[in-house]
Amino acid sequence: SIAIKEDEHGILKQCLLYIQKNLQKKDVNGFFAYPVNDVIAPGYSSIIPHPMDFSTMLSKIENDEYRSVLEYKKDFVLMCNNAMTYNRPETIYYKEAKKLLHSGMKMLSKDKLLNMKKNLV
Ligand SMILES: COc1ccc(C(=O)NC2CCC2)cc1-c1cc(C(C)=O)n2cccnc12
Repeated sequence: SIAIKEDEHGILKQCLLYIQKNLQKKDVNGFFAYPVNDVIAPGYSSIIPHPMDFSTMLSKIENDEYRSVLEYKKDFVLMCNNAMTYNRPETIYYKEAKKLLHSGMKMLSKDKLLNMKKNLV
């Protein structure tokens, strides 16, 4: 069986909270702060099978539901892709999602993560 790397000091949690804080700064209008509901977005729950938003990601961080930055990154990409699936390209939501995804990929890039790791050990 593979050894599950111990993270007794919650290093991963620290990293994810730092990453989320910086990503969420980009969401100035709060469009990604809370779950989208069918009232503001008609038919949303039948079009988007796996909704995701920053508040859900924060509780997953707090509850140690992410085993790696990669798992967190997947939820971040899901959140952005949902917005680019439900909303038409000319909408503010699509445009914000595209911008957010782009800056998120930069922040979650290999060299940025290696840098963070270097500063931690
Ligand atoms: C938590 O989600 C939201 C919170 C607030 C707002 C909002 O303030 N919208 C006003 C700007 C023009 C109406 C929009 C949204 C929102 C996000 C989204 C996403 C992310 O798809 N959305 C799609 C259709 C309609 N509204 C939204």
